Amino acid sequence: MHSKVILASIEHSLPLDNTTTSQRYVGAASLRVTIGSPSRVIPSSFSRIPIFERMIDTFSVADIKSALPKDPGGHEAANSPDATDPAQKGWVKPEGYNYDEFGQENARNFALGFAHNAKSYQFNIEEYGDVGPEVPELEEELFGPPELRGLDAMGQAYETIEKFEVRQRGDTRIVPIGKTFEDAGLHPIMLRNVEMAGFRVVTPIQRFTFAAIQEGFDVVAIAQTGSGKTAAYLLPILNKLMGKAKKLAAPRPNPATFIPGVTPRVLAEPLVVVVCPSRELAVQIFNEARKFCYRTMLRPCVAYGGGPLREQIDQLGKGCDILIASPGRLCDFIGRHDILTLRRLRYLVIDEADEMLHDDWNEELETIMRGGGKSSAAIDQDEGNVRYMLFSATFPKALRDLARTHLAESHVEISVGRIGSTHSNILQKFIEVRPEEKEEQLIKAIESLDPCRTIIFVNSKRSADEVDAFLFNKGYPCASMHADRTQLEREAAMRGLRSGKTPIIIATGVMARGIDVQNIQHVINYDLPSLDYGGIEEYVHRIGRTARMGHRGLATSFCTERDEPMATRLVRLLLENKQEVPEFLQMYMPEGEDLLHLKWEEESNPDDRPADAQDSWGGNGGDGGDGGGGGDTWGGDGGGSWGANGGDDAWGSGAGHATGGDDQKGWDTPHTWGGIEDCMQSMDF
Ligand SMILES: Nc1ncnc2c1ncn2[C@@H]1O[C@H](COP(=O)(O)OP(=O)(O)OP(=O)(O)O)[C@@H](O)[C@H]1O
Repeated sequence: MHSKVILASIEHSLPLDNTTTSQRYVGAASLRVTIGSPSRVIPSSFSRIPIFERMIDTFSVADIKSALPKDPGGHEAANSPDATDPAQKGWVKPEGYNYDEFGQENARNFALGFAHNAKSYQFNIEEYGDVGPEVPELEEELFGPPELRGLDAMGQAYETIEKFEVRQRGDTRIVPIGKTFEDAGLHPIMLRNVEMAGFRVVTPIQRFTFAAIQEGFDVVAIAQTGSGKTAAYLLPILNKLMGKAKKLAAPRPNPATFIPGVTPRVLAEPLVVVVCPSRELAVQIFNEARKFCYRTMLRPCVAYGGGPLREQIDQLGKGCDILIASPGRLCDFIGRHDILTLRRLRYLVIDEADEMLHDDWNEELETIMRGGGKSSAAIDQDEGNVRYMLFSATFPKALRDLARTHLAESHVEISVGRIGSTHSNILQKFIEVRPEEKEEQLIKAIESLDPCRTIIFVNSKRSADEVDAFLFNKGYPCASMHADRTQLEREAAMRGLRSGKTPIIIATGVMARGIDVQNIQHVINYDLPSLDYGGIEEYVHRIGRTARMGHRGLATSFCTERDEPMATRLVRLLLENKQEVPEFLQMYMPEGEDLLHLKWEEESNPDDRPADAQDSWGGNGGDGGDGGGGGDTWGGDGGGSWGANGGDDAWGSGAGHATGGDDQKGWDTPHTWGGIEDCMQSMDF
């Protein structure tokens, strides 16, 4: 029985225990509603937000349609503007989850559904050297059908990513590789894998990290969301290991003669460990690694919480060269000396490094950096053998300083554009709402675009369930994702998003970072992150789920009075990307001369800016960068409420960058936007 409930109607009957909402759904049989006829109370004189209406009129919706299955629920009246039923507007029919199936007690029945069991390449190691033969079936699973490979890999607005200036800090100046993968000196098999993945051009961050990793440096790399950071570490690292796997890797059973349950397991001794803050991200990086390891001897594995321990141990026991892991499960395995050792480790990558360096992860990170050994200084092996890599799109300075304590003195720091910046391919739209108006505005926001993959962010698990139930009962194909969901539910939700079966996901911060799903056209901040919890960095990561790798997308955020502390920073991001500042945020705009001479901090957080504004950054290509220039800062956060004149923003007034100018040193303005109209015209929906 597939079902969800109208949450409003059960609010008073929710049990006061700590069972998850999904469990409550199972028990609340009497409150279930029929999926086929969701009750819907949208006024017929439904008014759209004019800006979106124009967007729909102006842009082709072919891409959006392609996000969804061919037959959107079999409704012929798809996309009818007057329809009030989402299915008539082209959304696929909603399907409820059978929560009984997803219950952990039945999890083993669905074991094959767990991502850690996904097939990796393996071959008879007695018959072949470092490279094995083609396996067409697996090739298709990993890279898709040949005729579709590379289609849509880069969006029409890729030039935006290209135009940011790359800056580096460190004693050694890295000379980037060229723009093609042939310039990267890749092993022929790796090059072939990259081609099959559809990659044609090396992105700016990749150009620098390829060179830095090839030369053997520890690296801190910071670049905008969706700019290819995963491949920026995976490819050069794997390439370095190609040809050396036989020498460096631990012995493992021959896959050709392996008999499950009979062949003894080996101790996993990975050469590479990638740590990242969420299970979904671990799975995603694992899938990327499976592609690049195709036909190589390098065997990737993934370990993350929520999945059956035994199965992950079995996978590790077949041998593991590249381990991608969430921190909790990794520490668990590090503690079990018969399962995992880091003594062969050569590369430790911390993805979303600023998140990982937060206090919440202190203990785990310490254990990981120690590698389970007794010394707190280094991994359980000869010092100097391990190269450390830290990657993120945001990286507050305090955390970068902390990060440096883990790296070799000779490390290089590479940043593309301003640290913590976003890019103009995301159209950012803010709507002032009262809390009680959010549901109505949500429908408007969703319907402002034709059906497309959409992520709706909320700030609590309970809100995620409520919004999920609200939309589902309005007939939208949605699912929710948060920490209380079982792992199978989480993986099913991700699959539903990728396949287009449930193109709307309501999520807490678990999906804010790193998640890469093609064609997410719309991110909605139903709740904005608060300044104290996630802040502007979380906002940048959330909206970065759309407009990836040169595609364009829309980010709609609801602002209530409670979000006022974020206002100054949000306005700053809008201005930086030459986007319209809505009326209700105008009071946070700089005025007069300040507006003419805007200046942005180097750091994602203005409070991080050094008092003297001097540093050792060097611009790419020898122009020396601008180092942040004069001493003006973006100010504190007003302190007033919406509608009052904050008036105390300390906007920069020094010799900074002119709005709309395109010749700033250290800053790059790829387009001269003429305001929101131009921005809309350029969206390639
Ligand atoms: N050179 C390339 N050409 C085409 N596509 C690429 C290239 N490099 C990476 N990609 C693809 O671009 C997408 C975004 O890459 P990735 O997820 O690594 O971004 P990211 O910078 O890590 O983003 P985030 O900051 O959100 O984690 C992925 O689908 C990836 O496979």
